[in-house]
Amino acid sequence: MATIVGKGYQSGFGNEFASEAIPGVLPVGQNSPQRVTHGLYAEQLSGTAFTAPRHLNRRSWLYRIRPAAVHEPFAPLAHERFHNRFDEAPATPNQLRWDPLPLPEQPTDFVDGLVTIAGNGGAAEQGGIGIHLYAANRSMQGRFFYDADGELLIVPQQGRLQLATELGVIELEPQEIAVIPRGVRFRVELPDGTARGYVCENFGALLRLPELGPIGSNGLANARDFLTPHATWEDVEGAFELVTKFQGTLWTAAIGHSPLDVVAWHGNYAPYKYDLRRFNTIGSISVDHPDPCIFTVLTSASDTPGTANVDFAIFPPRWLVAQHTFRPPWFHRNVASEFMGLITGVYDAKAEGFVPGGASLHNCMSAHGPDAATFEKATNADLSKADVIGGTMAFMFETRKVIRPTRQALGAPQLQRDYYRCWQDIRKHFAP
Ligand SMILES: O=C(O)Cc1cc(O)ccc1O
Ligand SMILES: [Fe+2]
Repeated sequence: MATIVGKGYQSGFGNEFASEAIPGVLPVGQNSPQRVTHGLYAEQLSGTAFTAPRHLNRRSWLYRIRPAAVHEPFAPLAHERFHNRFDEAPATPNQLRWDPLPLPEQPTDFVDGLVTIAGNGGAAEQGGIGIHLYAANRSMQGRFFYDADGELLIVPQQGRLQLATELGVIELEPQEIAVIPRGVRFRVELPDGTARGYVCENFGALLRLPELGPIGSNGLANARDFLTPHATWEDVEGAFELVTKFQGTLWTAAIGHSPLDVVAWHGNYAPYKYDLRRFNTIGSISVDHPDPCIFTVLTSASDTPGTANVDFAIFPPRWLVAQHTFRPPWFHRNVASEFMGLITGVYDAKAEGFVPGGASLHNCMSAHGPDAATFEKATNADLSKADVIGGTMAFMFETRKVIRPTRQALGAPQLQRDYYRCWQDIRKHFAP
């Protein structure tokens, strides 16, 4: 019996990867031989339509101890806090902000610890996102999970995660992100005993790197910095549980073995991780600052060109050198809706109140921007010196559809009911 351990990574975004934990398992010149070596089963896992254009087409071939079909029937699994019910409370135009979730007191694994805070669309319409927070204090034991509704973009804020997936092991720490493709089975272990973070469940087109346009052939998140694990397997039998999220709710099935039993695989549909500290941040060296799409790490396209289902953008450490310029984020109202989180440090538009592990939501056309203290400071700053924004990492899930907070998010004690006050001290300076 082998137990799963990380075997390192292959680099590149969306490559045709190939990985064998036992040399010679991958068939040559075909995918489905009459008999696979070592008595393994061949199985295809597709993440796009068979007929998707070649440059968007994603699928992998898995060579495994048992086919994924070997499990008992699913039955509904109650989980009141993790769902896709985005219509149970009115979508509000108010500016919203939350304090971090406390770590749990009862034993809580990653799946137990997911709390849905907001979202739009859903799996049935194949568009939109679910936004979830997690706070957990134990590894998943005898339990495996896959999400049939979307891929999972995991943004740890506190505590490392070990993501033991069918296709290999990803070790993840805060300031790194991982994407688990729709359907891939995995177990989350907590090397630090506790963990907290954010999850974007993407019901739309698969996340990919944004176009670079006039930026050129390098910059932002570079393809070579994305890491996909090597194959590694475990051959373990027992009374285990396979949990899936299917059309918005959870289901559970008995399974008599670990589904993390893939000995070799090849293809371009696989989990990956990326270290946000490797982002090549681009900004203004003259006046003003560009729209925040300049900070896009990954994007999920919609059917409207240039209008993403979701953009994942970050606000990493950077120099601010623009002259004649109000350097922090400006006041604005956007057609898109913005959910933000903070991994570490301070966000440059908010002097206080937006803390690591917290979250904010500014919906379509809801006015926001720097708070009063930030405005005063930046309008009086000495622009002959460059400012360095260090030791911080904020992020945004920006969507074309309004982000609808859940009832539990609006009723949570963490909701800052006085958030609007951060703009009430903004003074009138008008002097005609
Ligand atoms: O709201 C925010 O803080 C994010 C943001 C930053 C920025 O510099 C410009 C627009 C924008 O939405
Ligand atoms: Fe904004």
